[in-house]
Amino acid sequence: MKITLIGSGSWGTAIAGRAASNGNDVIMWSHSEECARGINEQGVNPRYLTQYELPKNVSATTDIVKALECADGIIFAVPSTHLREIANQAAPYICETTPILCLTKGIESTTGLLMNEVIGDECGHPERIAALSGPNHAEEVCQGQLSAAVIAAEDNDVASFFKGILLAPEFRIYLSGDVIGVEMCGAIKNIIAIVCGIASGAGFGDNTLALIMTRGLAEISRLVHARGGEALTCMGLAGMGDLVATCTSPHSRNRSFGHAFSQGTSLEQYQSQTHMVVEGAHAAKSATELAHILGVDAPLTFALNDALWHGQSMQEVLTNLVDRVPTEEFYGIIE
Ligand SMILES: NC(=O)c1ccc[n+]([C@@H]2O[C@H](COP(=O)([O-])OP(=O)(O)OC[C@H]3O[C@@H](n4cnc5c(N)ncnc54)[C@H](O)[C@@H]3O)[C@@H](O)[C@H]2O)c1
Ligand SMILES: O=P(O)(O)OC[C@H](O)CO
Repeated sequence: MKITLIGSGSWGTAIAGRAASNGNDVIMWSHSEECARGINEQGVNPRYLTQYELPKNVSATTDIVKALECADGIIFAVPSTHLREIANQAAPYICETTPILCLTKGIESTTGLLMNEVIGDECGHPERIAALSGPNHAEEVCQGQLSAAVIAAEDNDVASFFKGILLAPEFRIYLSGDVIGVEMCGAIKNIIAIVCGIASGAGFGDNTLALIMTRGLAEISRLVHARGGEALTCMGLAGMGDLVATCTSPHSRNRSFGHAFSQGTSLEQYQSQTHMVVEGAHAAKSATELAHILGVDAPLTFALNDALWHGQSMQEVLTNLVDRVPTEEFYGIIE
């Protein structure tokens, strides 16, 4: 198969390698000449996962038309803030029956659309779009460390197609029909991971981190349920699995950013130092908008949104959170 991978960050690079290791010819589209040249000439992405040698059947280009020529399957792995613009550029060159897989985790601000929905909006035929999510740090997947992911699609044949492209003994892939649940979990867990990073940076202990993760999972479940997903998805790889991996791992950019933020580093400083996306920061804003529209209580999301985007001090945010009176543990999830 010829697989086009749109994006050349850490996750795009690791997944390009995974697909190519299964014998597929992978062409990566990069917005950066430097990345495309490094991949073609050295077989290494010079900016992301720089120690990882890509299989020989991976090439790269900055020409999106060339990248999409004769694609049997297309994978989007660009940051959420660039996804619409890039899907719009790609759309005229994508055949209407070509299956598409979305790796981006986020919610679009102002529209409240999930990432597969943004691609569907631009490229049409949403039934051929799947989403992959789960506890997957690119740094571990590219080393072949045992990992698992879930691929969700309306059409089981589309999910199975991408399972065939990516499956390996060390990369287990489960299927789901709950695209909304899988996408919502992937977006919101990044918010909770930033809050965990802030708490650990501020000196809170393991009990507090467990409290944030558990109440975070309840918050994710309420949002998933209200957006039309299945609360059970929150117990799976995209929910509980990814929440644990992102809230606890030193690989997580969201958690690391939260830690740095608690020490006075701004989002702009962190992103320009690392050249990496902190999806939870953008999701805090878009999920707050969405929660208000859906009428869902999302205190951790609101608190992070206040701290990141409305200049509220960490002390005020914390006081607002602990001033809340604890109520029923599972309100808003099960009717
Ligand atoms: N890194 C992981 O382990 C991982 C795992 C699962 C999902 N994801 C998700 O995958 C998505 C991509 O993340 P990543 O980790 O690959 O990115 P990254 O943080 O490693 O790299 C940033 C990406 O942004 C791209 N970029 C920067 N400016 C751009 C522009 N103007 N136009 C187009 N692209 C631009 C860069 O080329 C690069 O692809 C995110 O939604 C992330 O949440 C990442
Ligand atoms: O490094 P993060 O925090 O963007 O997390 C990466 C993945 O989403 C983990 O599954």
